[in-house]
Amino acid sequence: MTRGLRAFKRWMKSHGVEYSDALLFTDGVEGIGVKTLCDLSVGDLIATIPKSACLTIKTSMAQNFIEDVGIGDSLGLAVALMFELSIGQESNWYGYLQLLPKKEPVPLVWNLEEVDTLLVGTELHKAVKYDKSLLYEDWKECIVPLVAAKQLNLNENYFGVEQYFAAKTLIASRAFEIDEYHGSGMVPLADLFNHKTGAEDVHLTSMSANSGSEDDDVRDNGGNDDDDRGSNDGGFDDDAKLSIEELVVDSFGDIFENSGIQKNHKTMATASDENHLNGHILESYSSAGDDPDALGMILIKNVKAGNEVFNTYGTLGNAALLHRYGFTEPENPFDIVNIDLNLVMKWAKGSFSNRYSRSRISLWKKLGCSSCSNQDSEYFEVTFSGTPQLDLMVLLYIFYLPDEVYCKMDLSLTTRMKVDISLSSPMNDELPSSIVDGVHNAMDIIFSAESGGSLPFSRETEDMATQRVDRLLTKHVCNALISLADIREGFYGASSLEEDMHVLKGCCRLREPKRYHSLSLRVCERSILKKMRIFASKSGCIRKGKKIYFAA
Ligand SMILES: C[S@@+](CC[C@H](N)C(=O)[O-])C[C@H]1O[C@@H](n2cnc3c(N)ncnc32)[C@H](O)[C@@H]1O
Repeated sequence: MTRGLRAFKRWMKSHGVEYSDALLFTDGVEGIGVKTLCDLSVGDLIATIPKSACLTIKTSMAQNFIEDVGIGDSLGLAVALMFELSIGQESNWYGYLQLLPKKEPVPLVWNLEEVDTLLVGTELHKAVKYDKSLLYEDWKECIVPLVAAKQLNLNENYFGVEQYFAAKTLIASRAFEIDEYHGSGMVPLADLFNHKTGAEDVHLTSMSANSGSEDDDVRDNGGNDDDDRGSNDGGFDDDAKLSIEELVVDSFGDIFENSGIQKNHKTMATASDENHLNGHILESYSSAGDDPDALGMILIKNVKAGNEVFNTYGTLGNAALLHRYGFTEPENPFDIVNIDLNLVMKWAKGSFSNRYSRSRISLWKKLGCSSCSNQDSEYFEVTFSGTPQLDLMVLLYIFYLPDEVYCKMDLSLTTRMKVDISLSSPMNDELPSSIVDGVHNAMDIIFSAESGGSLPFSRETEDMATQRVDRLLTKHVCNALISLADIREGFYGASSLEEDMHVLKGCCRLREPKRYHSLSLRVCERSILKKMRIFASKSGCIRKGKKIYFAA
C-alpha cells in the first residue's frame, strides 16, 4: 500500500469515515480503484461517510469569505478546494487532499495545440475551447479580486489560473451533489470508485430515515447535467445541479428499484471502535441507521471476491466521459454524434435558396418540431445505432414537400396560430398547444395535408410510429442523410475512419492517454456516422421494394 493510501486510511479513521474490511484499495499505474476481498451482496452497506467529512463550501474554513463575496456552486467549491490546499497541514482534509492527483488530465487542461489537433472534428473541440474561455473569465472576475483583497491573506501561489483549472478538473471528475444545505462537494472514499457504464455495483445514498428511495441517491456531478450538450459532452459550466430531493426521475432509478434493496431503515448499530468492522460489511442497508448527517455506500449488485467494485458516473457517451473524466469506453451504447442545424443549412445551400430553406425551417418549427439546443448552437442527435433524431428527418422531408402542399400547410397553420394567439393572452408569444404537440403530431399533419385531409394508413392494424418513420424515409430524405453524414465526416480532416482505427490499435492507453482517448472518441463518432449512412441506404433500399405513398 502506498504512503498516500496509508495516510488516507488514518485520516478516514479520525474523521469518522467507516468502511468494510472487505474493501481493498488498489493503487496502480491506472490510479486508485476499489476491489473486494470477499463476496458482497445486494443491500450491503460497505461504507458510511459523515457529511462533516465531505469538503463543501459549508464545511471549508473558507466558508465565511466565500459566502460573503457570494460565489456559490462549483466556482465556490473550487475556491474552497484551493483554499484547503493552500493551508497544507492546517486543513481538515490534509490526509485526503494528499491522495488526490494535482489535476485530472481532462481536455480542459490540455494545451491549445493538443485541443486543436487531437479533438478536431469531435463533439468536444468547440466545447473545450468554450470552457477554457469561460473559466478564464470566471477566474479573472471572481478569483483575482479575492487574491487582491489583502485582508484575506490568500496565498496567491494556490489561486492562479492554472490552479483554478486544476481544481475544476478535480471537481468535475470527483464531486457529488450532497444535499440542499451542502450543495456539491468532494466525498472522500466515495470518489475512489471507478466507473463502469450501465453496470455499476454501488451507489452513494443518503442515510436519513426519511430517505431510502431512489430519490436519495447522491448524484455524481457528471451525471446527465441538463446543461450538457445532448447529455453527451460533460461540461464544466455546471451551476445547475440536482439535489437529492429533486432526483425524482433519476437515471439510476430503475437499477435501484430492481436491486431488491430493502428500504425500511432501523436504528443504526453503534459504530465500532474499529474503523473496519469484522463481519466484512458494516450493515445491511435495511438495518443501517437513521443518520441524516451521513452518506452510505450501498451495493446494488452482488460482487464476487477479487472483483473491482464500480460506481457509475451516469449514462454518458464518450465525449462526456472524456470531457469530464479523461477517458473513453469502447462500444459505449450511450455514445451519440450531433448534426448542427447550421450544417443542415450548409447542406441545403447545395440545392435550395436561403429564402426557401428559411421558409421550410419556419414551417417545421410551426409544426412543433425542434432541435436540441445548447449555448449558442442548435443540433440533432444521432444515436449509437446510427438513427438520426426524428425531428431532423421531418425537417428534411419538409424541404422536399411540393410547393402546393407547403403553401397550403403554411397558410392553414399561420391562420390557426393567429386565431389561437388572439384568443389567448396578448403577451403569450408561444405556439398554442394544439399546434405544438411534438414531432409525431407534425408528421400526421404533413401526411394528412399531402393526402388531402385523411391519414393514408390504418391506425388500428399497423404500428403508427413505424409507419410514420417508414414514410418519412423517401429517397430524397435518405440521400440528404447520407450527404449530412459526409459533410459531418469532413470535419475530422484527411484521414479515413479505417486509418484512425489502425492508428488507435497501435496506440497505448497508458503511455499516450490523450492521443488514445481522443482517437477512440474520433473512431466512435465516425463509426456512428457510418451506421447513419447504412441506416439511410438500407431505408432507401427497403423503400424501393415497398408501396410508396407519394412520389419522393
Ligand atoms: C472519481 S475518480 C476514481 C478514482 C481514481 N481512479 C483515482 O485514482 O483516484 C475518477 C477518475 O478515475 C479514472 N477512471 C474512473 N473510471 C475509469 C475507467 N472506467 N477507465 C479509466 N479511467 C477511469 C479517471 O481518471 C477519472 O477521472
